[in-house]
Amino acid sequence: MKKAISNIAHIQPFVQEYAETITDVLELYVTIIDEECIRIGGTGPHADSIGRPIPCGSFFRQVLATGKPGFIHDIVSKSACQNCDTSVCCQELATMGFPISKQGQTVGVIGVIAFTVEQKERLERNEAKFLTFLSHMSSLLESKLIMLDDQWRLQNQVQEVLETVNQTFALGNMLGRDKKLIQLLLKAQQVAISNSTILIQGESGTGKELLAKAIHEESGRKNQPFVVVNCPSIPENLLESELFGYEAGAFTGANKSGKKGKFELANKGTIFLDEIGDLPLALQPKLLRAIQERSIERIAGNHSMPIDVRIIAATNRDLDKMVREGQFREDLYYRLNVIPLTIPPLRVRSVDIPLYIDYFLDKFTKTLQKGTFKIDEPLRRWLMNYHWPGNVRQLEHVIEYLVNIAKEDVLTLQELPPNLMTDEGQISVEFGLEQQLAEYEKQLLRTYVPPGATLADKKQVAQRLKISLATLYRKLEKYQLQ
Ligand SMILES: Nc1ncnc2c1ncn2[C@@H]1O[C@H](COP(=O)(O)OP(=O)(O)OP(=O)(O)O)[C@@H](O)[C@H]1O
Repeated sequence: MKKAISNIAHIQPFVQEYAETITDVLELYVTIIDEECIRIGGTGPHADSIGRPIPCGSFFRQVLATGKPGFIHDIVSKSACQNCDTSVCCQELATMGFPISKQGQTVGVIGVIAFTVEQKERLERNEAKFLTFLSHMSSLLESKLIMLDDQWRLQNQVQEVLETVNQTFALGNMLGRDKKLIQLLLKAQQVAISNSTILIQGESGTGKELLAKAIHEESGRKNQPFVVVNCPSIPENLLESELFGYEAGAFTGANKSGKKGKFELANKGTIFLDEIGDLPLALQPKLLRAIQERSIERIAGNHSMPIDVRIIAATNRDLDKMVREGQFREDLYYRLNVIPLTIPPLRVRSVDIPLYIDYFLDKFTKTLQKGTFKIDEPLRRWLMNYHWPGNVRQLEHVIEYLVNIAKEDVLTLQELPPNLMTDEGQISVEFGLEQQLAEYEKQLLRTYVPPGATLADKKQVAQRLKISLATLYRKLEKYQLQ
């Protein structure tokens, strides 16, 4: 978790703005350093060395160490500069430094520098006024830092609350408890109001369409259409007319009065281009044009129509790699990837599994009008440990299956779909019988003996599996489960 202690480097863009403002007002060049003596902001000759340490022995290091403002009227003759690494080649004629403090501690320095005689004289004439001005600028930077601390503290508190109460966050119908997923949902909520194109990436079944729908519902377009285009499900030769429509008589067999494409149907709303990685290369320039020009042209049409559509694309393929391999146009990729959102797979967010189990149990007991069900401990553990290659969709289907076939009000491992118990994802049919059996045994043991199981737990498991405790230990060792 981020510590609620900010430093000047955290507000670098503001620091640079302040540096430029000071230069505009005082007509002197500026350097702003942080507590590590790194130049965070600068104008004139100092603008090029932002991010680098200031010279050893320099006057601003002394201001930082003492926390007191200072003014060198005549750099050439002043002893304050004698230890500075750049004293021999220094072009500066006079300089003034003012500390930046935060709650009593010096955390940086604002320096103004005269390079010409005119600047030097002005600095001398206005010494008191300029010091007052720098003290105001320094106070403004301090307030900015304190505000940032408060903001972080608040964020941390929200995060802590979420963690301690195991709180569920929902964006539309998309639920999550996992920190990374919640952060993603918060980001999605934040960008929902804009019209920028979004690219959602994630494995199959992670909820990409659900997220796109949730973003649409959160946006100002929520009362307008949400049109889904599943790119691979449309034959390649029909995809263009599906997306962009056609004019009357465009081709034989075409509708006599022409047909609107999905983009036109989505006008004023959102178009969701699912599995965009499957969009044929030949059609990609046309989509690119539609995105760039925000207008489309029907097949056999002779004019372009403006469209007002928010585009959300999704894919479970590695588009970046496809671009490198020449299977996807780079320019289209960048046009789509304006706001990237990547949904983590279910196997890396196990805190979400019990949430979804309960959510889908509730959903299917209601729709199937069955009574309430409990899931016994071994089954719950199995569900928690499984690697869910089909992600949330697969978990949803498993719970639907369990509720359908349940006869008792307690669901057990025995009710799991048989193909899952052999865990196709892990046990390949290519394996020989012995290896398949061994994998199956390992899975069962992993389910029955969770990490941290006590001796008493193991005795119980051994009894239940009708093996001796020694055999149980031997097998746990064999599969490195302890
Ligand atoms: N976070 C979630 N909360 C509740 N339900 C979810 C969540 N994520 C996914 N689901 C459910 O899982 C199923 C699959 O979701 P969805 O179709 O959006 O996934 P997808 O990533 O678009 O899949 P594909 O890549 O195969 O098209 C849906 O029934 C959806 O409601």
